[in-house]
Formats: sequence, C-alpha cells, structure tokens
Amino acid sequence: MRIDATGITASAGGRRVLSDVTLNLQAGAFVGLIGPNGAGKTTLLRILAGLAPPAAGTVAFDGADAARLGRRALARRIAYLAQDGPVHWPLRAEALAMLGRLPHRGMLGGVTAADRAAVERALARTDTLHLRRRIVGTLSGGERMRVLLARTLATEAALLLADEPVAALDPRHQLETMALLRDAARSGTGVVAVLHDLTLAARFCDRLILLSDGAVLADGPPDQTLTDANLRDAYGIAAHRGRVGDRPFLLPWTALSTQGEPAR
Ligand SMILES: Nc1ncnc2c1ncn2[C@@H]1O[C@H](COP(=O)(O)OP(=O)(O)OP(=O)(O)O)[C@@H](O)[C@H]1O
Repeated sequence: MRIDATGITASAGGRRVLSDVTLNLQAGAFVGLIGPNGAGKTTLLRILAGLAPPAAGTVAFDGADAARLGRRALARRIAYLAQDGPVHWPLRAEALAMLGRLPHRGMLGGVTAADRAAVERALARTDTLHLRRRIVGTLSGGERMRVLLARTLATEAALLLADEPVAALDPRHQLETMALLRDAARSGTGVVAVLHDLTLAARFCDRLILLSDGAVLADGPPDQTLTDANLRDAYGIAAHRGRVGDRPFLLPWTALSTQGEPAR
C-alpha cells in the first residue's frame, strides 16, 4: 500500500486552507498528523480518503489516480474515521460496526461469516464487545468513539485514516487505542491519525507530519518533528522533555507570547 499526495491545495469558505502539500504514506508505519486548530488536518485527511477533491494536486493509490478508482473500490482500500461525528441512528453498536463491511458486499449480498468474524475482531480490539447490543445514541462519547473505530477497523482496509481517535477517551483507552493503531501499522496496515496529544504522538507514532497554516512544517520521526523551534512556531508553546527507553516524551508546559516569552 502506498499513497502519494502531490501538490495538494484546498480552499474552504473562500480561503486557502492547504497550500502545496506533498507527502507519501506507506504500509507499516503509524503516522501522526499533528498541528494547531484550523491547520488543515481534517481537510487533508478527507482529501486522502477521497471524500473531497483537492482544488489542485493529485492523490495516487498504489500508483493509480485515486480519483479514477471509484468510490466503492476506494472504500474497500481506505477506512475513514470522522472526527466526533454525532450518531443519531437507532442502531445497535454491532450493527454500526457491521456498516464497516458494506464496501465488501455485492448489490444483493447478505452478511457473510467473514463479515461477522471481522466485526467480532473489531469489537474485541476496541474493547466494545460488552456494548454490542446497546443503542449507539445511548453510549458515552468515549464508548461511541470506540464503536466508530470498530466500524472503521471492520473494513480491514489497507489504509486507516482516523481523525482524533483518542480525543474523547479515558487514559487507559487512549493507551490501548494508540497501541492498537501502532500494532495495526506493524502488521501491515497504513495508519494515519490526527492527534492533539503530543505526549501520545511522540510515544506511539513512527512518524509525525506537522501541519501549520495549511503547509507541512515538518515531517519525520518524533524527535525531529517536535523540536523546540517547531513547537514554538506551530503551536506557540514550550514543553518539558524526557525519554523512556528509546522513546521521547514531552509535556506541553508553557504558552508563549508572539515574542517567544512565557505568556502564561
Ligand atoms: N466549510 C467550511 N467553510 C469555511 N471554512 C472552513 C470550512 N471547512 C473548513 N474550514 C476552515 O478551514 C481551516 C482548516 O480546517 P480543518 O478542519 O481542516 O482544520 P483542522 O486542522 O482539522 O482543525 P482542528 O484541529 O480544529 O480540528 C479552518 O480554518 C476552518 O475554519
């Protein structure tokens, strides 16, 4: 699996929100897409998923123009988890997870044993087996997010794009979900997650792409992306740092003024 996005430009509300973004994604790496609010992360993820066309630039999936692959073929290859989408349908959790199998079904096809097995695996991996009979609208925000992640995993696509998959989760489920995404990457899925928690991003991701003002400010291993200068320029913050084994960690600590002085 390989995705090459070249020269991606996008506008929204009459304003340029992505400018000439070029990046490639390959199976086997857990990539964190980070950057401040409004930097363009969701816009970029939706373009990579084929859900919105770029104003300029191309997305190629395994060398083929993704725009020509067709919605259904793309949906089998790329699973997309939207950012905190409200779910109003009176659906049980397992039926919602089963929607992740739709791209694999023929026009008249029913649920197969393979569909059931994939949903079972996805519910188990997201710790939602005990919620399977619950109506999704009655779940807590974190429970709902895990069921939505189960739907995304159930597709068993080559590329998984997740927009803020851990934002609503408690610390234990954050750690488990980050480990599950990393393990999915290790076993050959391409994984990109939009993340605001830089501590988790530094610990679990193999590579971080830092978007700022619609452009790629840095792209590389966490050590090289989360430099003091990049944190200051992109987020206007300073952080405390450390290491555990071979992994860096950092703790956002100080908001900086525009002159780079501690603001609060
Ligand atoms: N439909 C729209 N109309 C007007 N502006 C839009 C629209 N969609 C996105 N934008 C703007 O485009 C910019 C990028 O939005 P996007 O959602 O991609 O940012 P983001 O990096 O995902 O932010 P966040 O971290 O807050 O989720 C923002 O300034 C946003 O206000």
